[in-house]
Parts: sequence; C-alpha cells; structure tokens
Amino acid sequence: LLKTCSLHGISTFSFQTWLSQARQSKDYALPNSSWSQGMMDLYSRFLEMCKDGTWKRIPSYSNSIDHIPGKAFWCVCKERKETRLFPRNMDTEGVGFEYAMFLNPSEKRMVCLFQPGPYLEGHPGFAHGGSTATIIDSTIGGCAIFVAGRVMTANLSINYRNPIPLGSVVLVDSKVDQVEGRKVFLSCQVRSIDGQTLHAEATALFIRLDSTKSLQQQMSSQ
Ligand SMILES: CCCCC/C=C\C/C=C\C/C=C\C/C=C\CCCC(=O)SCCNC(=O)CCNC(=O)[C@H](O)C(C)(C)COP(=O)(O)OP(=O)(O)OC[C@H]1O[C@@H](n2cnc3c(N)ncnc32)[C@H](O)[C@@H]1OP(=O)(O)O
Repeated sequence: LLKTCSLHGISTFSFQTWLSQARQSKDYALPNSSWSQGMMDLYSRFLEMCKDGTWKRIPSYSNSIDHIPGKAFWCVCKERKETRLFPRNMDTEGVGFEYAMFLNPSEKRMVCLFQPGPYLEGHPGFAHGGSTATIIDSTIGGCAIFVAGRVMTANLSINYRNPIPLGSVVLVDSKVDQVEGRKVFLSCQVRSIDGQTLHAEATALFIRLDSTKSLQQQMSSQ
C-alpha cells in the first residue's frame, strides 16, 4: 500500500504513522456476526490467497480520509467527524452494505465480497440498483485509486442482468483495462459465488486529478 501510494506522491508520511492513525479507526471490512456462511467462506478463501502476497486485504473505515496515508496533511479534520463514506453510513451490522475488498496489484484487479442487507431493498426481496451501482463504483474506484492515485468517476455504465437477492453474497470483480494519460478505463462483473449467475456488468472511466494540487484544493475549486 505504501509503495503504491508513494508511487503516486500521495504521502511523504511514514507507513508506521499511517498505520497508527488507521488503527485508531474501526475497520469495517472484518467479519461480524451478520456475515453469512457463504460470506465467511469466501472471505477465508481470499485471506488464504493473501498469505503469499498475491492478494492484499483492504481495510475499510467509515470516513474516506482514514484511508489516506498522512490524512492530516489535507487538514480536513474538523469536517471529517461529521461525514461518512456512503457505503459505511449505517451503524447496525448487516442491514446495509456488508463488504470486504481484496486487491491484486499485479493484475490491477480489485474484488469485493458484497452481502446486501434488508435496508438496500429495491424490488421486494432484491437489492436496489443504486446500491449495486454504489458497490460497483466503490470497488472500481478503489481499484483506480490504487493503480492511478487520486481519481474521480467521470463515467459509469452498468448493465443489470439478474437481480441480486437481499442477504445473498456476490463477488464484484473489477480490473483496470487501460490507462491513457489521465484517463483510467476499468471494467467489472458482479457474479454469484458459484460464478453461474451474472448479476451485472459495468465499464467505467475515471479521471486522474491534477497531482500538483492537494485533494482538498481540487475539491474546493469545483
Ligand atoms: C471517496 C474516496 C475514498 C478514498 C478511499 C481510498 C481507498 C479505499 C479503498 C477502497 C474503496 C473505497 C472508496 C471508493 C472510492 C471511490 C468511489 C467514489 C467515487 C465517486 O463517487 S466520485 C463522485 C462522482 N463523480 C464526480 O462528481 C465527478 C464530477 N466531474 C468532475 O469533477 C470532472 O469532470 C472530472 C474531475 C471527472 C474531470 O474534469 P477535469 O477538468 O479534471 O478534466 P477534463 O474535463 O479536462 O477531462 C479530461 C479528459 O477526460 C475526458 N472526459 C472527462 N469526463 C468524461 C466523461 N464523462 N466521458 C468521457 N470522457 C470524459 C475529457 O474529454 C478529457 O479528454 P481529452 O484530454 O482527451 O480531451
């Protein structure tokens, strides 16, 4: 993680500093009692693949700033307590977005194990398409961030193929297809655990933000 971030000039802070800051925040990507057996099995499978370094488990905090090494650098500490990363906006376990991400840096690939809870309902019994879009955007976005640094979604195109039952577990599998200057093109598939059902597929364009400006400067100038 440090190597990736350093490559993009995100941080001059030490990995230890970032780790100690991150440790103060709750990591929501760890198993909790709402996770189904299917979610636990898939999580264990990916954790196993982390042992040789091929995959990396990505921690997840309720505030986006906590993901950034040297977060204090952006001096947004006052506002940060009042905001939450959208998919981490619920306090009760299991009712909303339950998910954990794993990164494969050499394949430029990010997967997300996703268990949609009952508060994400659209059609009765099924996940709202907006929640599917959110988890796709977050997974693809996480992938783009780790590959290209600071980016924003410019375009996200989704084909919904089969509805996702609430409480089921799906695998959101994204990868970077191409980088052209500031443009990062990615694609994604959402499948059932057994791979037999394609729930959704997506393509996305992310634009790398001007690296000479801080994230905060770019946000405030728009
Ligand atoms: C949330 C951060 C969390 C950080 C956590 C980090 C790690 C955690 C790990 C796990 C994941 C956790 C979180 C997931 C992360 C993110 C998910 C959320 C992401 C979002 O939810 S994000 C909100 C929605 N997003 C917006 O709110 C963007 C609004 N927008 C703009 O802010 C500008 O629009 C911008 C900046 C996109 C570009 O503006 P700009 O001025 O920098 O660049 P410009 O316009 O010059 O475009 C340069 C070249 O791209 C082409 N181009 C531009 N747009 C295009 C389009 N739509 N289609 C086709 N081509 C396009 C141009 O045509 C030109 O091409 P050319 O150079 O060839 O002429």
